[in-house]
Amino acid sequence: MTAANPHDTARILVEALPYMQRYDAATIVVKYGGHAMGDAEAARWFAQDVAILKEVGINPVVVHGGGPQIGAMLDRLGIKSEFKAGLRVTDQATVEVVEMILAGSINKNIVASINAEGGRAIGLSGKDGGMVAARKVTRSVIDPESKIEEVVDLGFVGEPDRVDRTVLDWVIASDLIPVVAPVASAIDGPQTYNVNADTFAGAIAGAVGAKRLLLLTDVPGVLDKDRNLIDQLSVEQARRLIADGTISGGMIPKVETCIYAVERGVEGVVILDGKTPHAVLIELLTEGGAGTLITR
Ligand SMILES: Nc1ncnc2c1ncn2[C@@H]1O[C@H](COP(=O)(O)OP(=O)(O)O)[C@@H](O)[C@H]1O
Ligand SMILES: CC(=O)N[C@@H](CCC(=O)OP(=O)(O)O)C(=O)O
Repeated sequence: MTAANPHDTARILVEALPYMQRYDAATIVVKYGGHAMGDAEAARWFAQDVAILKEVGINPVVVHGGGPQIGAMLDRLGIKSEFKAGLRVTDQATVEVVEMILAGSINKNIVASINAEGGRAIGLSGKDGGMVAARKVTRSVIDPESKIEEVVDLGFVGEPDRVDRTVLDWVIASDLIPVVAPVASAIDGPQTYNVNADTFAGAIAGAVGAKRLLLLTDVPGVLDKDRNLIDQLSVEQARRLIADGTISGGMIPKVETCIYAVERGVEGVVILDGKTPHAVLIELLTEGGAGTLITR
């Protein structure tokens, strides 16, 4: 690595200071998508960024996904899987794999990466301390052949019904960094529910009164029909782009989450590319933030 020009270093620090003051002791929810965690170098940048945030007095809460990694394991096990309205249809065999991958290997790998960068991370899932209770989700989709709208049963797919912030508050107030897997128990029993990680992150951000919510993915943000980045979207414009099909697949729960969070008072909800170097630090502590900002 070449030594940085001292003037550049000083400029960066001077630029970062007001942002550090603005976010001092604030809670920032960072959703780390399965597509963003693809390569080792990007995973290291992410872990460094999270550890540094805590070090400078900001409280990051990491919520992670792992859709591609769940898909790879289901393939290896010969379990077929399909998505409807951006959500994985989840039977009992699938939900067991989902929990194994999300709350098991992925969660612990992220914890270990943050710890390797000098942080102190603790892995949790929505089940721990009764943090998230989920209710079953149903969705309507338009059948591509008949064009008739039908209600689909997604199985054990849930959305947060209640969030109990007790455990998160304890962890946030300590020197630990919570890393949360998006699985939850049912509101009325021990059944495990698979919750889309974006939806889960939005519910956590709303419940803990996060100052910002960052959704890290593998595209620069929301793209228009010509694949150009849209740098700012109002809630109304976002709804229109979902309705006309410009926003599809996994981007639907992401944008819906942004709308949910903005409506609950979270300032600065951004979808950005988690594979660019130090995306989190640059977004929070410099003027060089990128991605799509969703506003009221
Ligand atoms: N308008 C859009 N702009 C950007 N990405 C879109 C859009 N519509 C659909 N997508 C898809 O959404 C994907 C991101 O969602 P997803 O695969 O669930 O990511 P993650 O694993 O990071 O949560 C993109 O890779 C892209 O294929
Ligand atoms: C219901 C549902 O679709 N759950 C997701 C949970 C993981 C996730 O959301 O991961 P990403 O953020 O990487 O997409 C799934 O099974 O893939």
